[in-house]
Amino acid sequence: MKHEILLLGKIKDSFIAEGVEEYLKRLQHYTKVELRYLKGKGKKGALLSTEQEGELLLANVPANAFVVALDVQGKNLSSEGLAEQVINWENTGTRSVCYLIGGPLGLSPSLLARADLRLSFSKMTFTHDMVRLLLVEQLYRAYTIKAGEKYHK
Ligand SMILES: C[S@@+](CC[C@H](N)C(=O)[O-])C[C@H]1O[C@@H](n2cnc3c(N)ncnc32)[C@H](O)[C@@H]1O
Repeated sequence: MKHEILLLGKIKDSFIAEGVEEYLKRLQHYTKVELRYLKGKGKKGALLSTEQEGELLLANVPANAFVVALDVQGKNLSSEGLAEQVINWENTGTRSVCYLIGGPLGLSPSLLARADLRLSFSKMTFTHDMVRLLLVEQLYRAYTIKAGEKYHK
């Protein structure tokens, strides 16, 4: 199974980029996770509208992927719950899971409608970059829970 995270632009803060790299390295032991960078700006660096961002993200979702939209208003899962979801994906032969994180204005309604799961990390709003880091850390945690390892306490 492959996890693919679609990203709007590069990570701005080096401390977040380092954290993301660290968890990607650790995840290699368990699964494939790919970050795919999309150009999150229009002509002359103009910000894309929520709808334009949504279309760009949707156009890059692999066919038949299970789509997870990161959404403040989505479902709260425990880390054990995410580990169960990973097991369920594996048991049901899911080949690709695609994660979508919104830009400054959030995710478009059409994109939220396509999502198979709307996942919330809490009721607080995080930056796009912070959500990337939280996502790779929680995926790593899920795989260590699944493997019965000590990282998760
Ligand atoms: C800066 S936030 C956008 C804030 C925007 N006002 C909104 O309503 O979504 C950028 C993106 O990070 C993700 N995000 C932020 N906080 C989140 C949370 N608590 N749980 C899940 N995703 C979150 C969402 O994908 C969001 O579109």
